Formats: sequence, C-alpha cells, structure tokens
Amino acid sequence: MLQITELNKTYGDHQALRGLNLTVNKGEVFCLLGQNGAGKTTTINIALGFLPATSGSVAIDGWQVTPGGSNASKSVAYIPEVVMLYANLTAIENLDFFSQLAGYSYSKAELQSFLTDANLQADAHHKRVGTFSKGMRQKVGIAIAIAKNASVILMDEPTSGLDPRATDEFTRIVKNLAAQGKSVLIATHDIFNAVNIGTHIGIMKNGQLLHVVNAADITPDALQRLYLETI
Ligand SMILES: Nc1ncnc2c1ncn2[C@@H]1O[C@H](COP(=O)(O)OP(=O)(O)OP(=O)(O)O)[C@@H](O)[C@H]1O
Repeated sequence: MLQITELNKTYGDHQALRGLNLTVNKGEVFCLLGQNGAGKTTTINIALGFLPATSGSVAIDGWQVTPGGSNASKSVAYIPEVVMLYANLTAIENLDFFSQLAGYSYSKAELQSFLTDANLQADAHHKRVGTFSKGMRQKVGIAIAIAKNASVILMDEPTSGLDPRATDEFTRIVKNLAAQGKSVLIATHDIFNAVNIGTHIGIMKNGQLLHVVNAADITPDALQRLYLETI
C-alpha cells in the first residue's frame, strides 16, 4: 500500500507539490493525470526516496520513505518510461543482475518464471536486450519488480510509444499485478488507457490532486471533459 500524506515540495521559490494526499491500496491501479509540470514526476521521485520532501510523508506498507534508501525502498519498484538495462546481457542475465542487487539469488528456473509472469515470450529470455522494443524492456522491468517482491510499483508514461497491441498486452499485465495484490501508480497522459487500466484516476494541477474518480464510473469522453475543465 502506498500512502502519501500532506506532501509538499519546494524547489527554490517554486512550490511543486502543495499538500498532496493520495492512497493506493493493495490491488488498486491509480492513474495520475496532469499537464507537464503538474508534479507527477516529483511525486514519484519522492516516493522512491530519490528526492527529499519539503514536508509531509510517503509510506510504503506502513514504512516511511526516507531519501537514500530505507525499509520502504525494498518494497517499491520503478518502471521508467524507458527501462534501462544492460544491452549486452540477455533478459535473464539482466534479471539475475538486478535481483542480486536487490539482495535476491534465484535459480534459473525461478528467473524464467518471473519473465514468463511478465509475459516475455520464452524465446526472448536468452536474447540480448539491446535489440528489445520498449514493450519488451518494460516486461523485463516488470519481471525485476516481481523478483524484488515489490508491493508498490510506480510507472512513468508506460504506454507512450507503445502500439495498440503492446498497450493492450501491457494493460493485461498490470491488471494481473493488481490481482496479485500489488499497488500500482501510473503517471500518464493517456486518458483512454487510464480508464482501461486504472481502478482510480486522479487529476493533478499545480501540485494538488483536484479530482479522484473511480475508473468504473467514467467514460474516456467524460474523463477528457473533466480533465480539460480542470487543467
Ligand atoms: N530540479 C528541479 N528544480 C527546479 N524546479 C523543478 C525541478 N524539477 C521539477 N521542477 C518544477 O516542478 C514542477 C513539477 O515538475 P514535475 O517534473 O514533477 O512535473 P510532471 O507533472 O512530472 O511533468 P511531466 O509530465 O512533464 O513529466 C514543474 O514546474 C517543474 O518545472
């Protein structure tokens, strides 16, 4: 579970986050919409412990996030827009490397099962990732999150640049993660996919969450109208 409470962040004299409150329970997928500069990346970076908050708190499964690593960071995984992997290593070698970095040592069979859980086709497990598409890199990133046993997964613009088939596959993978009890937070500009993939959708403006809606209660058209009225 991810719990953000009264989070403020100031860069110099610019206030990027203003008393942000946001909760993602187990099994929920929270899509965070907002214009460029609304504060989505700042929120993710504080939740990861990459940036200190000015005030307020972020907790992962009840553990407070503190900059530079904590018990909380062990339970959180990040899938950036482009997942950075070692181009000359295979998918399974990358997964093994990053799992070991997180303190886990898995057998080859276990590593393969994580890649399969992330929907990476078997014939790609032993291919170097240098040739992988964005979607395939994402699957390795998701396998790393599964191997790390992360209970909270944060994603930045995961569907930008994915073709419709890859987006549909990604949607199914994320729904599966949620069904396994993960909490997923996705910063996105993709309104249509937010309705498809999310259980909850938040609209952020100037560092505040102005609306939170249940994805089941809104159509993409209605969400687009609400978004345009809000930002
Ligand atoms: N290191 C920094 N120093 C100064 N200002 C910053 C810094 N990082 C972000 N900001 C400012 O804080 C605000 C929030 O930025 P942030 O990157 O969190 O927004 P965002 O919603 O993620 O935007 P995008 O959709 O473009 O990624 C913006 O006004 C941005 O210019």
